[in-house]
Amino acid sequence: KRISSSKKLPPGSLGIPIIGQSLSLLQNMRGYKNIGPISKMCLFGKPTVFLYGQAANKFAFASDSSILANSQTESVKTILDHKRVRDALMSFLKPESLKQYVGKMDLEVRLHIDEYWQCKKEVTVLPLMKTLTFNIICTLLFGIERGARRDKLVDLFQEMIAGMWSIPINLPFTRYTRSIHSSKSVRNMLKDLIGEKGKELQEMGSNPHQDLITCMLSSRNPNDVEEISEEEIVDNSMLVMTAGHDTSAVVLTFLIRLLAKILLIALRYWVAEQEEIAKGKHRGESLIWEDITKMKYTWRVAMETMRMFPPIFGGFSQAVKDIENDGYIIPKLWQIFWVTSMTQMDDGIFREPQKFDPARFENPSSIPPYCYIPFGGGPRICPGSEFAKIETLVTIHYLVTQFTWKLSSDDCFSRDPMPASTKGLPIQIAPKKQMF
Ligand code: HEM
Repeated sequence: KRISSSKKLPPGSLGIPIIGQSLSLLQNMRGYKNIGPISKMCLFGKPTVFLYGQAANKFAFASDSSILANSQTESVKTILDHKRVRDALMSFLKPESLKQYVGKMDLEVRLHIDEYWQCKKEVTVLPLMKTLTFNIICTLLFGIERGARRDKLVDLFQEMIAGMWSIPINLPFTRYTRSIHSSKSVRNMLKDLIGEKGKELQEMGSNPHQDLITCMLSSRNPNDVEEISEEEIVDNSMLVMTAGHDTSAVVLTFLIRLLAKILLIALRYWVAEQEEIAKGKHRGESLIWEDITKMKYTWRVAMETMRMFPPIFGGFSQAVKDIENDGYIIPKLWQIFWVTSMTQMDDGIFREPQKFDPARFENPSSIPPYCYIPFGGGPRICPGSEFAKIETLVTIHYLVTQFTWKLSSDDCFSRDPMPASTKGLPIQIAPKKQMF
């Protein structure tokens, strides 16, 4: 459809080679700092409008579904649109439910530390944090306990994720092809699990709230046309696993890197806060919700970390019709791509954005709306933010009170598209004298 000549498309180019531009964009978002808050480009083969800044984010997050529709790139296409699925997920992830999970998370973290950190001189942080966050999700949300099955699932899953953002070239031995094979195996494992949980539910009347899959199964109703299908349960379980494990693992890795690299006074407060909480506990006593609420300073450090190194670089939606925004026309069916880091590193919003300063979050109302967006915004805002907060705080508590560490070698970070460390962040660790 031709756009009337009085309306102009955003500046930018649709002509740069598609694959090259998509790849360099994902690898280095900051290479795009010279373009305006609204501009056009070609991304993953589609005409795209690239947005950042407060007004642009408000448009991306607050527009209703008659203007912008949810969309994902082909390789990350999953759906959370079934109302009952979303309700089941939201009821699992709401803060009141999560309070009950602190003890379970605490146990997973301690078992992880016993297995992978105790008596070691060197560990590689990023893969360990991915294993930990994946295991926490498996236990808490899917009721898959430790053992060979969980280990197999974690391996397959990580292979699947590794190819999710790769260029879809379907040749043997490409990252993409391996990812497709792993994805099929993960789906089959989940189908088996759904079968088992369904049987348990029927035969033993298990508690619907024991895990997310049982919760989705128990809200099925065979007489209802809106019935949740097995495929939907699989899709959504995979979405939660994908959305929930790499993201938190990246935040944890950056926090550990901070303590090894930057000797800020601010970071000493963070360690002191955790040691104070540990002093109030008996040996082996689990953390409880009240302890989490005392970790205010640590959470500010994590927020500042997510400002400077957002785990998710942004998100996509699609114009449902021709839209006018900020003097430009966005044609129907074009992709909208909102970008986190460019807003969060804008010196008009965050003074001295390159400076690591957790004090920015002392008074959350001082941050203008739509400007701090590591969890997105609007109706599709991340439903797992509280879950991520609790698992981050519990993990950091045990690490900083039990170990000291330094970097084994200098490690570079790039985007893949998650912030990734070239060597996975190897560190040398030593046990702290147990004063508590
Ligand atoms: C620090 C950790 C995390 C960060 C930074 C993060 C960030 C995000 C962002 C930015 C989105 C929105 C993407 C978009 O609009 O396209 C999102 C969506 C989502 N997140 Fe998270 N997330 C984190 C942890 C988690 C965890 C732990 C879970 C689950 C336990 C989770 C579950 C989800 C789900 C299911 C969605 C999709 C929501 C939808 O499409 O409606 N996330 N996350």
